[in-house]
Amino acid sequence: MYKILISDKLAQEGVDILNSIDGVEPVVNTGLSEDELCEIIGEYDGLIIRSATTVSEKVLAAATKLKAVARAGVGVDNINIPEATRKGVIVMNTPGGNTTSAAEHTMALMLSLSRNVVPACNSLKAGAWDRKKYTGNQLCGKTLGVIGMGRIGMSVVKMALGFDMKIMGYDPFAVPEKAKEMGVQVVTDLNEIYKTADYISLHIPRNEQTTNMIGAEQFKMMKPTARIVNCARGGIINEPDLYAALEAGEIAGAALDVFPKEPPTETGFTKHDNCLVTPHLGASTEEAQIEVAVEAAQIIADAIKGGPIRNALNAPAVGAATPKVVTGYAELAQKIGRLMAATIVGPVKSVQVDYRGSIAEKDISAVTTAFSIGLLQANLDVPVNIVNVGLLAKERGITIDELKNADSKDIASSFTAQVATDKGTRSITGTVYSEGVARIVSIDGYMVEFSPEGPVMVIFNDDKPGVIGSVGTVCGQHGVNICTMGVGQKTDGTAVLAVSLDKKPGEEAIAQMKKLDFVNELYTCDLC
Ligand SMILES: NC(=O)c1ccc[n+]([C@@H]2O[C@H](COP(=O)([O-])OP(=O)(O)OC[C@H]3O[C@@H](n4cnc5c(N)ncnc54)[C@H](O)[C@@H]3O)[C@@H](O)[C@H]2O)c1
Ligand SMILES: O=C(O)[C@H](O)COP(=O)(O)O
Repeated sequence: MYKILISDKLAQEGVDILNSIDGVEPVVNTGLSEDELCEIIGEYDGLIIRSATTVSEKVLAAATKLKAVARAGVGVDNINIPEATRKGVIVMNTPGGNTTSAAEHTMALMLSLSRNVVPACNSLKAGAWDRKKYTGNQLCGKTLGVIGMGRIGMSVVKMALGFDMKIMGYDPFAVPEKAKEMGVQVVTDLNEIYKTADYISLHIPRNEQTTNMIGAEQFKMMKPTARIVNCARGGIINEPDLYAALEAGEIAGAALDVFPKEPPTETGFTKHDNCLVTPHLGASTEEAQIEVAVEAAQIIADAIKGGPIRNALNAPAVGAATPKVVTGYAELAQKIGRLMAATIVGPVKSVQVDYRGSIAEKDISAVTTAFSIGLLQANLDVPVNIVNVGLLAKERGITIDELKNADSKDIASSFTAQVATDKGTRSITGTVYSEGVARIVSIDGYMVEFSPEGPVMVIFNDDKPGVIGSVGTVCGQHGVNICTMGVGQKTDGTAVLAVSLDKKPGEEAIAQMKKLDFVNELYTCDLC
């Protein structure tokens, strides 16, 4: 009997499906603390969650039988996917089931904010009849900036067009043609949206690149009449900076459905008069909940019973028949793809992969595929795997040029990926030694050798004495241990410091390092 724990509120229709499947026993047990979950998770083969359960490294360590986690919804920022991957636990989600509900809630927030629905309602219920105070604004004719043009973003675009809004859109990984055909002004510089939009709506995942993406600097660019809606994830907006911007009148209002910690503990910004809040209700409709529950039940039952694996966010690119050397390069290439995604800025314009030495004599299609999965997965909540990566890349206008040259002077074999965006070109080279050990050996021409394992940090810096010591000190202060380190210099006085770490530095540590005067760019990424 396979036991499946349902640790968040799931529509009964999903539970019924699991009850109807032979050999599967669902157990509903919600509201568990991390320790309580750790105590019981060892009994379970499968876990179904929504956003309230955090599948942390500690939970995964205790989950000795766990084969699969199904997220009944989209966002998977509450699941430690690198750790799940390390442990061979499949992570799946149910994209699409709550798209319409989240888009409708976004429109509800935008309208309520513009027409003062909540304060006007409260005032009337308190006995007042104040029509002047609650005069609002029309959406019609206003400019809406949509950041993230995936499923929900595009659904919001369609609805907002119905309100005769003008739409600007930004999404480095989206298909611009589709949006352009709908009349969206697609921009490649986010600042254009910050400076122009009357409404800004976020529809992107929270990850290392998007956390604190909108803060004091961005609010200062916005119009004093601008309103911002976050129905995506807390923490994408820097909430203390939002409070300061509302206080200073730098923007007119904000509507938040999501918070860095839920329920929110820092409640200053939630109580602000110009801030409208809802308790993460984007997907909370009967329709969406039935759809995601049914899909989550079906996919997890199939996965743990050895059936087809659908919507997996961590499926491998290689099969059992792939030669060992190609498998080694595919694993390295996927990590290089992830590191690339974490260190590039702006929309991808061109991608090239270059195979040198003995690897160039093999069939390297699985390696290029693995690189594309790494590059795309970091920015998409749809599962990216061997099945759909080609299509997803094509839809986004990304083509990969493959170069092969069996003659390699410096190294037996190597894999180099080069990605150009409108902000510049980044190249990362790695190699797999004959014993199967993988190393990244060069970033942007800086010769650095470090292990592409676990959390890594790449710092582009001015080449000065004390860099290693200062970074090491900050890491040490925050209990982060440096495992391997590579330093590369150029004659122009710049250098790169690349380190692999025992754990990812927290936001405070990263902010402290970014303030060091020699740091020009700093990126972190978990390569698991
Ligand atoms: N409030 C809610 O209840 C609720 C409900 C559903 C989803 N969500 C959130 O909404 C997000 C979007 O969901 P979706 O179904 O549209 O996902 P999606 O994967 O279809 O779309 C996300 C889009 O964001 C883009 N993107 C990624 N990084 C970006 C960046 N730095 N700048 C601009 N664009 C970027 C991607 O290219 C993609 O097109 C989810 O990640 C989830 O966190 C919230
Ligand atoms: O990412 C999602 O699907 C939404 O944020 C919904 O979260 P919920 O399932 O906790 O309502």
